[in-house]
Amino acid sequence: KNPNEPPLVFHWFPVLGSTITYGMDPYKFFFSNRAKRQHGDVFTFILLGRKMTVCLDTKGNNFILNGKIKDVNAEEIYNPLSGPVFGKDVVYDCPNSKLMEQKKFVKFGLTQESLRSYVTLITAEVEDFLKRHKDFKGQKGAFNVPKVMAELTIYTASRSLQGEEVRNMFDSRFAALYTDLDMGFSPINFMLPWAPLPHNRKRDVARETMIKVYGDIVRKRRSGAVKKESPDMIWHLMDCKYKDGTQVPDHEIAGIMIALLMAGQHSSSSTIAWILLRLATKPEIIEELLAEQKAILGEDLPSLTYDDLQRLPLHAQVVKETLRLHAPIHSIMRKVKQPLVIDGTNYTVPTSHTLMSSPGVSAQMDEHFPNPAVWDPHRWDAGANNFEGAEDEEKIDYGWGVVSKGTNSPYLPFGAGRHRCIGEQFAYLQLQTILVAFVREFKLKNPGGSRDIVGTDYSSLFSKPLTPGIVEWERRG
Ligand code: HEM
Ligand SMILES: N#Cc1ccc(COc2ccc(/C=C/c3ccc(C(F)(F)[C@](O)(Cn4cnnn4)c4ccc(F)cc4F)nc3)cc2)cc1
Repeated sequence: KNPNEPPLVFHWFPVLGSTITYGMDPYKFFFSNRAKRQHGDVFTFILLGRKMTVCLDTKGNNFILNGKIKDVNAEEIYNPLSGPVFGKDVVYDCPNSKLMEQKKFVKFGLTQESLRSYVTLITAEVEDFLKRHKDFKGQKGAFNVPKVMAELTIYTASRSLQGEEVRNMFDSRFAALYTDLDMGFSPINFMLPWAPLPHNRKRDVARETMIKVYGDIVRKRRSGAVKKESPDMIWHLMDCKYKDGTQVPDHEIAGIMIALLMAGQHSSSSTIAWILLRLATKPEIIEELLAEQKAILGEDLPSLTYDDLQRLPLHAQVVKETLRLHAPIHSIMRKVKQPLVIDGTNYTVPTSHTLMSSPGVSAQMDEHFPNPAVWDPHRWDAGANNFEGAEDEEKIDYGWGVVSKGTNSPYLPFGAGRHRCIGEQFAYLQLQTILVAFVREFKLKNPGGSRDIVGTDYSSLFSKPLTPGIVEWERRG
């Protein structure tokens, strides 16, 4: 063992290594290993034959997420998984400089005007969904939160970001295509992407079909046959040009839209499900949210606007606290491009290792958050002695807008650095709009008034609540 390499987590079998213990519960694995004296915040473990070097807590987050492009690389790790799902020449199937331009297009497509329209469109979708859905007939009942939220999220995201044509297709063929494509988005494909398994055939057929569908939408709109009803991302991408002056080709518009669909769907449906499941354990907070709406928007609860969302602090804190305990992405990975000395240690990580960051660990450390396991949106109350993110944080622009480097932040559910999320604003808008509508319509509680929360399913790429997660609802008078 090279003395300069981080300590290796003990394991019985080569290749399999720590895969099962990590895969079953990554956080439990990280916390138990960092507690070992000989480990600390930097250690290596075997994941399906790969050496994963983990760097935890704020220094670890900063070291990996703000790593220099010459030292760490995302696309080499992610593309075998995301390429066959998103399609050619987009996101990780292109040089990082091109991804930075694609992120700029999307970020700049989320204008105030489009975000305003999204609040109205999403509210309409939620109200229509609650009128039509079989689980919400009558005065009271129960529903399986993860399953129902997955349906609701896809309708609200497609109607706003994707646009009317895509939304209408989800009532028919698109749902099956999405399911087939989604099967390609699984950890098996991370480790063995080339496997000619039947689910990969269905993924490829679904991807090619969806790329054609998006191509038809773009061509029809270009021909002038379709009027611009609402400012969706497809219209915006049709007008974008790369730095070298070239337009975004149709297949790249399709690939970016598929990437946004997958990103948004998995992250938002998991998060809104956790929000409702957590609220059902503390129904008193639902009543506080209703009181906040009445106090700030008016007793008669007028239709929600984008400006209203900025004035509902407790709603934002419910989302923020849920993401602290339930970040959809529990592990972020980077390829090591040249031997790297880890900040604050005398360890050198060789290029045969993959770096792994888990910002969720620092978000659950009692050094940063008192009683970390308690879901308490009030811990973020203005002035409460908690981490608010130092205002004077270093800022940086990778070509798609100024972001804080998040250098010392223990709370990074959206990542940091050049690969940081650009969907945060849309995600908050979608989550808060759905939350506002549910709070107005229903009282929620766990069966039998239990204060327990379901476990987490870490088996797919995004951590999400185990299903079923049943919650009882009662329509407000
Ligand atoms: C609660 C919601 C969300 C969470 C917690 C989340 C989290 C993240 C994280 C942790 C990263 C960094 C990944 C890495 O460093 O490897 C990321 C990147 C990204 N996310 Fe999100 N995301 C969310 C919603 C969205 C939505 C709605 C979209 C699109 C509309 C989106 C699009 C992206 C994109 C384009 C990147 C950049 C990837 C890169 O530069 O490599 N995300 N997100
Ligand atoms: N036995 C066993 C056994 C072993 C191991 C395991 C589990 O092991 C692991 C290890 C690592 C990971 C990493 C998660 C990961 C990373 C990248 C992405 C992404 F790229 F896809 C994304 O960031 C997603 N995203 C961004 N914002 N919202 N979504 C994205 C970016 C841009 C884009 F445009 C669209 C996107 F959607 N997605 C997910 C997950 C599970 C289970 C079982």
